[in-house]
Amino acid sequence: MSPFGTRLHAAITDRGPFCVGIDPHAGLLHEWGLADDVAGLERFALTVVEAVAPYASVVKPQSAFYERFGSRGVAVLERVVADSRAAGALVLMDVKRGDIGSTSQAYADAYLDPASPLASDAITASPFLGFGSLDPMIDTARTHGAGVFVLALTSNKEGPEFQHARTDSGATVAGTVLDHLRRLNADADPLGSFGAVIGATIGESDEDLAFNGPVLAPGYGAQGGTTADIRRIFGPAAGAVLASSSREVLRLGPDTGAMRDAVRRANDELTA
Ligand SMILES: O=C(O)c1cc(=O)[nH]c(=O)n1[C@@H]1O[C@H](COP(=O)(O)O)[C@@H](O)[C@H]1O
Repeated sequence: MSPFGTRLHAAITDRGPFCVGIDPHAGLLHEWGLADDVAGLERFALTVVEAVAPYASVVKPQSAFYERFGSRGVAVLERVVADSRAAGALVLMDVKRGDIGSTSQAYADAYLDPASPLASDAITASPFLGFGSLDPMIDTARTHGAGVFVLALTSNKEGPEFQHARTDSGATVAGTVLDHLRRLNADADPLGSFGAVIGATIGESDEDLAFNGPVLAPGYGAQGGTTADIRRIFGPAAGAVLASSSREVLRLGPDTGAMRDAVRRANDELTA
């Protein structure tokens, strides 16, 4: 398998940089006229996949919305992964995992090894246990042509308390994450496989956001982030930025045409 960064670069060129979050909130199931149970979850998630996976470069299911139904919910997540990939979308599994190295390897095996039922193209990871604790995920991703997106400057208002704090070197925590990613992506062409999560809502940033890797920019849409914000925050790097939105698209369902059109509109706007 070619490296994730190479595959992502091709997918963005082909389909555009808009990422659809497949987050089956209880409230959305209700709005769609579905029960908040496994049958409702399955109908919701597979309808979204049918609508958007043939058009979006990347889909991002948030695992928690499936885990809340236990093993049968996780079985639905497995289908979301398989059906999305079959429709040509890359799957970024949003699990925000992070643990000591030995457990980190188990997370890598669960999500990044093609032998796993939940094998995805990439995952989200949390660096709170130290960037080095993610090494097993990074190494496993390299082995299998997968990617890892590490939380750096998240879209939520609580993020700066930790992410803007300074380490012993004087750099911020977010800047330290970006430095590690710059090192990991140094030799990649056209794009590295190790990304940062940087919200579309962060406003101004003094950090150097160029690290030769992709950016996942959640907060686009329902949390208030706009295309203008993406351009302002990322400037020339904006080509490798996946603007990600969940509720703003999902609210349009169960009308598959409306969801599909929203993906096309967002891609047109982001690439204009
Ligand atoms: O990693 C993420 O995807 C993520 C990081 C972040 O900083 N902010 C953030 O909202 N997210 C996720 O992005 C999605 C945002 O959903 P909407 O606000 O409905 O577009 C959810 O799945 C969040 O868990």
